[in-house]
Amino acid sequence: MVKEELTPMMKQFFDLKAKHPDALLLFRCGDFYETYSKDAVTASQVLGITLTKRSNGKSATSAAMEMAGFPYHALDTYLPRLIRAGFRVAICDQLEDPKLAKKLVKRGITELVTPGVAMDDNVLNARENNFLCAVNFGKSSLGLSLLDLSTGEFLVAEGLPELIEKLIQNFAPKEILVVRGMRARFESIFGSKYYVYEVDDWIFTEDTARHKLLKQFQVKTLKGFGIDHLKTAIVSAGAILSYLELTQHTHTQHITSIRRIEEERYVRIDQFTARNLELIAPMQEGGTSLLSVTDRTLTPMGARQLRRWLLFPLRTVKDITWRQDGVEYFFKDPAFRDLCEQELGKIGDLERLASKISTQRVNPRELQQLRFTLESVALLKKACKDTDSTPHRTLGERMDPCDTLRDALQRALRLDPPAQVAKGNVIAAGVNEELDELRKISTSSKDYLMQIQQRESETTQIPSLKIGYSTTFGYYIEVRNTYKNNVPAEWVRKQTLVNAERYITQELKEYEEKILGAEDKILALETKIYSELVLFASKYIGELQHNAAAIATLDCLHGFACVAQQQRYVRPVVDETCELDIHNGRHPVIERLMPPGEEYVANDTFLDNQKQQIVIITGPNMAGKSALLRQTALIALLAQAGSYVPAESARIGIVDKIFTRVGASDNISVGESTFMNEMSEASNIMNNLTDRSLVLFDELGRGTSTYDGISIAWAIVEYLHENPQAHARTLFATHYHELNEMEKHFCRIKNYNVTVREQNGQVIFLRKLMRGGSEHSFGIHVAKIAGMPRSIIRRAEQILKELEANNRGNGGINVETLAPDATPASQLSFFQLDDPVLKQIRDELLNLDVNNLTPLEALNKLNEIKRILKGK
Ligand SMILES: Nc1ncnc2c1ncn2[C@@H]1O[C@H](COP(=O)(O)OP(=O)(O)OP(=O)(O)O)[C@@H](O)[C@H]1O
Repeated sequence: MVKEELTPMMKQFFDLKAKHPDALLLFRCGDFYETYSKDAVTASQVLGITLTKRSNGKSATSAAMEMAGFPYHALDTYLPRLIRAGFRVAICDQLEDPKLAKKLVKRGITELVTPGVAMDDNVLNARENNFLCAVNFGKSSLGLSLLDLSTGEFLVAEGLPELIEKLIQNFAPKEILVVRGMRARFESIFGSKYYVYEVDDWIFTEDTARHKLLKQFQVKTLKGFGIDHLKTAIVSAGAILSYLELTQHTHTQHITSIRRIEEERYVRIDQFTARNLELIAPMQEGGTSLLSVTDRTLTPMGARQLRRWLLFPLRTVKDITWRQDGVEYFFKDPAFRDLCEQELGKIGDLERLASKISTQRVNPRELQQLRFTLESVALLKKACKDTDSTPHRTLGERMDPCDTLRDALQRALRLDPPAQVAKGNVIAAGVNEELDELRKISTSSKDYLMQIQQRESETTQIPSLKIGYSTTFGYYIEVRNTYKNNVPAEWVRKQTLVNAERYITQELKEYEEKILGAEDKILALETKIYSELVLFASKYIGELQHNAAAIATLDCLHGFACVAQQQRYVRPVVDETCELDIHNGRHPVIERLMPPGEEYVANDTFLDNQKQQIVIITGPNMAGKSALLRQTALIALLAQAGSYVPAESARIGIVDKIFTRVGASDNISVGESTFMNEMSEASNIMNNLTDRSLVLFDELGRGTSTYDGISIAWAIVEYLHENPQAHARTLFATHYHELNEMEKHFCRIKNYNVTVREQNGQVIFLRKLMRGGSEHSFGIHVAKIAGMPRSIIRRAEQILKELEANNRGNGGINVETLAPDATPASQLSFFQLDDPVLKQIRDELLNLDVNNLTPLEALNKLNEIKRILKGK
């Protein structure tokens, strides 16, 4: 349709839509948010709202356009659903009071909500961060920045794609910004599973970026943040700030600083390892992650921090000991522990509250919650400072109960305010004289109306006379028909009911104006006082954020203590040695999932880089090799996160990197790890090892033929042993018993096996790690208990016997002996040249010139060959 034909409102709609073509536009119309055209079709599908059609032009013949809408107050319900479904939503509001507008109401986009910049509680998950990310492709490195608008946390990093990939994986941003045209490059490196959004290239320039950052933090240089030299990363950080502006997120007071992600402070865990160890999410739906069994946090900030602690374990003994001391103190002082448990439980999401104050989205109930939170902070601060534990005293020092703010909130707010200011009754009595006065008028109105009612009833002699209120014509007097004749002449009849009439009087009209005027004034005054209160609170954003950080740490330490007590974890010794000495260690997740009556079998593990650098673990299928490997890594990881560990005792010589690789076929369901991948990842490990690394190989090489697999596995183990740069501690689980040979030739390689016992043809899994190699795999037994048909099992046993016999005889496997009717000794090979008949046939065939053979000649040849064979 030609634009001129459109109604003015539709023209307004299309103009706004043109500014945000890729966003779904919610267009405020009176009490509704409407969507039109394609947006309406989408909205009706995603939200399940009714799709209708209306004419959008001036003339009667104008084409009909789809539309679908919902009441404005249902925005909180519908907006999150659109965002979760992956849409960008532009919210268009009325910018003036429609009653006052002379012509078309002025409208404008007030917010562009995208997956990465959502602030709404219904979109956000309290226990997870919601990061917006920007990736800048520099000449020699990549720059990355991450912002959680809902908490104000702002991070940057710069490095090779490998590092950036790991960070993206760990921080799991909801939206990633790249410069226009770079999506394909991004996806070629990081895959296509992320929500990537392309922005104009001016956003990704250094000048713009620096300018934005300096302005945001009101500083002259970025040196104070330690990021001045990270040029590529700075560009990405600036891009994020520009994007906030583009999406109308202009209240960013809570973004007070920016931090470099100090990679070198943390254990390097690549993305494969994080996934394979199921740190945050289980690999299979319905599974259990390390996070879920260690999370006893009581606050949302603590929950978010715990994720970080597990994904980024520490590398320095001092930092780890600090956390361990913090956990240990809870055991020494039960009263302190009880107090923490009680007060932490009362604290809400202080971090996100601070952001809501900054963005002026905080509601009265949340502000009241802030007051109670600050009361808890005051108690916790005092309790922490009174301990003789350094970590807790430090945390206590960092807390600030913001007494003045707390008092102001206590004085200003009613004890149980509504969630919306518009509902009134937010501000307490005694805060503002005018407000108190107006309230008096409003509340005394009932008494006053009663007085009028009584007086009129007496003067008119109408006993059943009643005063009521209706939105259409305000206060009225209702008189039953029986007394109609008593009504004074000056009353004005307004409505006739079946049994009664309703009238208004001059006096009632005047009073109505006074009451309703008072109510409007009350609302305006309450809104004003409330806004001032929010503005006052916004001065404390820095303090609130510090409190949030200290509370998060206290919460995590407390949570670790709870898990330690419930699960019988012990405090590990973490030191600078290169040893790993775990006594009766357990798998933190599997032990929680044991069927009733069964106990997880604890095991010892020892690794160092002098005597026992590489442990080759053999053992039957299902014996528990993988579990042992993973439990070792998880114990080291928990220890360096500052937690206690599931063991009787443990000494962990600091680990700087954890690598795990699982044989290709284990991962085929994930669709990622082909044998090629497995090898390239293994070579990546080989190039990045240090003396402090911990390497776990689970059936490496099994994605190829047995001989290839053994050869590769052997060569890799040999390299790990012989590598002059690094003697990385290694656990190598394998079904290749041939690798047990290595112990004889390499001094730091030791064989272990996870034991089983055979009893009356049954295999009993003992799950104990013992010194020495093992011979069998018992794969057939596993097939049997998995319900494989008996006939297959019997045949497999027969084949196994044959293969083993062959293998023992000449060291090679001759599969021909497995043919069902084969009698190995009498088998003939077609090309056994000492057989004269076959020799003759072979010669006949080789002499044939197939290209010059007619079909008839070919048939004759076949006949001839048949004859030779028959003659035999
Ligand atoms: N120490 C243990 N105590 C009790 N149960 C265990 C123990 N270790 C493993 N299990 C149980 O045995 C199952 C098999 O263990 P795991 O996968 O580690 O065996 P595996 O030797 O690696 O087998 P495969 O060679 O077939 O991969 C686990 O899922 C777990 O339930």
